[in-house]
Amino acid sequence: MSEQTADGTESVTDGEKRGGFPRFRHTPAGPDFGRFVEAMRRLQDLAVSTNVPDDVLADIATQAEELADRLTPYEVPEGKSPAGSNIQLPGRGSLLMLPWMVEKFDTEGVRSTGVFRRYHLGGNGAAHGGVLPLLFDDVFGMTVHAGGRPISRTGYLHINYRAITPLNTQLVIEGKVDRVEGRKTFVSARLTDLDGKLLADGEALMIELLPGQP
Ligand SMILES: CCCCCCCC(=O)SCCNC(=O)CCNC(=O)[C@H](O)C(C)(C)COP(=O)(O)OP(=O)(O)OC[C@H]1O[C@@H](n2cnc3c(N)ncnc32)[C@H](O)[C@@H]1OP(=O)(O)O
Repeated sequence: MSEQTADGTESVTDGEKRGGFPRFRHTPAGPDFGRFVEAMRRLQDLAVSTNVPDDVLADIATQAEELADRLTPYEVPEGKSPAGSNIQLPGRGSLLMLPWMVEKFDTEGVRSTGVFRRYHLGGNGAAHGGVLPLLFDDVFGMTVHAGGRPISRTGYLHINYRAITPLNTQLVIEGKVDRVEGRKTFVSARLTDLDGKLLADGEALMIELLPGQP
């Protein structure tokens, strides 16, 4: 059971297996939202890959501050932005997520494809080790959801780095539910290139939230 609240979310009572999570309404992305996010991603890539002369940078910094000032009046609470819930966009429209596209989402598992970009550089041309857990954790969250399991949080996440993960190369990750034990869903995933070369694999324990757990 749930009831509508004034801010458009639904508060959840103990009968639903969502812990203390409100049930957000989907916020559709408008026609220019995907373009906006991609432009922001380009800026992120350039912010970590340019060496701009001071006089030029002063002007660019002012422009960046002006852009932020233009966006600020439109800030909304969690669940009210199109970022994160628009599965037709790379990274579901969230700048935090890797710009990958979900290609399969069903009870058998989740498959997502995409590239690590310059923004994700670690060292010597390879993806930063810290962005792989982000990709895996997000895929595990979707895998639990696609598998029809209740809303859950990551208890642990283990990644094995099997080979250097290249930038700007189309890759694929596939996640699946391995087994369920009460509140616990054990999931695993493999990250490969398009020739099937294993780059990383991982497993996680996703724990169903109890009523009221945030
Ligand atoms: C849309 C929103 C959700 C999307 C999910 C996206 C994934 C995420 O990134 S979530 C963010 C990262 N994770 C977190 O912040 C979680 C923080 N931790 C917590 O909130 C709590 O520890 C929580 C809710 C997971 C579990 O707490 P609690 O309900 O007290 O569980 P607890 O009773 O200790 O453990 C339940 C079972 O899991 C087991 N368990 C818990 N943690 C671990 C662990 N790290 N390793 C092994 N087993 C564990 C326990 O042993 C127990 O097993 P059993 O039932 O067999 O005795």
